[in-house]
Amino acid sequence: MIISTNMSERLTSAASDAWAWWAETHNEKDEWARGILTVSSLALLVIWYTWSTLHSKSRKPHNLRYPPGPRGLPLVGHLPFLDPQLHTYFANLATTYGPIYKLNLGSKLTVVVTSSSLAKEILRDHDVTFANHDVPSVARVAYGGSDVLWSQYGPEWRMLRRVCVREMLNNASLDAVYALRKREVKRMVNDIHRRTGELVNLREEMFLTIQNVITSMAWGGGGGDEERIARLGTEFREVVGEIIELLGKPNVSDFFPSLSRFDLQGLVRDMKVLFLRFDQVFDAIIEERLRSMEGGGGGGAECKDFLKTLLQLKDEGEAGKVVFTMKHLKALLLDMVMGGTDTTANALEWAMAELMNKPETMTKAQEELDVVVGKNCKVEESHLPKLQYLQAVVKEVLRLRPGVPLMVPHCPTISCNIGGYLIPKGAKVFLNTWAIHRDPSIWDNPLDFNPERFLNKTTYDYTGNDFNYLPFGSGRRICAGIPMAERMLMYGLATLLHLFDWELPKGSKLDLEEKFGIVLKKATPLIVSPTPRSPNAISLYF
Ligand code: HEM
Repeated sequence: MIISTNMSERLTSAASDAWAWWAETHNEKDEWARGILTVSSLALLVIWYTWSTLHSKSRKPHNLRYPPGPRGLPLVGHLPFLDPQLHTYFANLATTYGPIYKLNLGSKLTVVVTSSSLAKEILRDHDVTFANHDVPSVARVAYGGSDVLWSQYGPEWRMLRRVCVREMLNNASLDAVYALRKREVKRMVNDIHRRTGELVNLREEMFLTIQNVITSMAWGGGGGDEERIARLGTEFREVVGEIIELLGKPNVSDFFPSLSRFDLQGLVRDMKVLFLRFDQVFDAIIEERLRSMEGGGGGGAECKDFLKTLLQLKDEGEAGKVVFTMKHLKALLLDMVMGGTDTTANALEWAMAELMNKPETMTKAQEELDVVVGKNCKVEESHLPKLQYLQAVVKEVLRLRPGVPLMVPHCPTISCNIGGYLIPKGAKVFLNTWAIHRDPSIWDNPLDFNPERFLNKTTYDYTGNDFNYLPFGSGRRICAGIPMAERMLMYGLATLLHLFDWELPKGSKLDLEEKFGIVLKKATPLIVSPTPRSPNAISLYF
């Protein structure tokens, strides 16, 4: 305090000394100088005023106002008031502030959108402006953010997205790795069957199965020392689990970007350590494959997997275009595992929980399977398009429990007008799909789990063209893994329902509470007891 008082006194006295001569001029030369100074000062003032007005107009198109929102505290803004259940907290704030509102979270301006018409303005009318995701500090550590999820919209992202969709996540490429999905589903059936009459933690079972399905498709096609690859796979899964946990931690650097270089919580440092481990495991998996390819085994693969496809693409690129490097290869495979596992496994757990909560719905789905697949037969992916009721079940699960309830936050590259309000460049924009999917002006009895609402309707699909239903997002950054997610969800659910009946542990009550995270989870894991429905059908998996 003393220091600042002294300082201000010194500054005031220095300023008055400097300007004293202006008032005290007596000769002609000084008058002339004073005239020039006055005119230049006025000119500068006019220039400054014009510039700042124009500048603020370019930042604030049409002199728009920011959206309404709670005031918050100095410096930290609304941070201390946030509730961990962010999706419901944001939905409640919308009842006070309307379908678009702003919050200052630290120094970061955050905008929350809770209506389908505004989601459409953002994702369709201003799609290029909002084509970037808001990248958390820790995400930049992994391959410098050179992956599909976090890279900036531009040539690198376009190249990566093209490789993803053309080489891995389209129907033909997924057909080519069907044998690998079958192998993992068979493992799951055997594991569950072994535990008949016991309690099964379905969350763990689903997570492991989906992770195995994805890593199998990624590099499990065979070739090289299989035992070593399996060991590396286990280590890989452990590190990925830790990386996902770290990504979900709130980070001061993201709320106060100017402090990010200090990494106050040490999260970036932790991520660097984890990531180094991850990269070493990945290098070992790739080396093993390259060695077997050099040995003339063509990768020895009984089935072409994504690693083999991507190794063949590496270093390719047309003149003047971004070249697909080893860094991109690793980043893409990491995206598959990170983007696909938690989302799909949780959707499966929710599906089973909702069906157990409405046994008549589960019976309908099982009856359909008995007709389409046959009670004593094996579910194949070729049955999936004929399972109309099950498709409606999956759509309803993704409506009521959208996997990514606030989507991946988007970030406008220029300031723009959304719903008559200013969204400034660099703001973090959440789209609350969870709330849109429960909006009573769109959905009848929105809180009811009712697959019938999707039956015989062609309007709602996963393309993101209907802004009332956005489980996978919409526009340029729409989920790149929709065909894969759809297959894994349908195939997994069909198999679980066709082969087993499910019961809760005696005396327990089903808990459908939610727990917010980047991925929406059930607050408690689903613990259930399986009983085989048809021994003949199960024997086909041994
Ligand atoms: C039920 C399962 C899934 C759900 C609910 C889901 C949902 C989403 C959502 C909401 C986004 C963000 C869209 C946006 O920002 O506008 C997204 C992005 C993404 N998803 Fe998925 N996803 C699922 C499964 C998968 C799978 C299986 C994969 C790949 C194997 C995958 C890969 C990706 C990638 C790479 C992106 C980033 C796309 C980009 O930025 O261009 N997802 N997903």
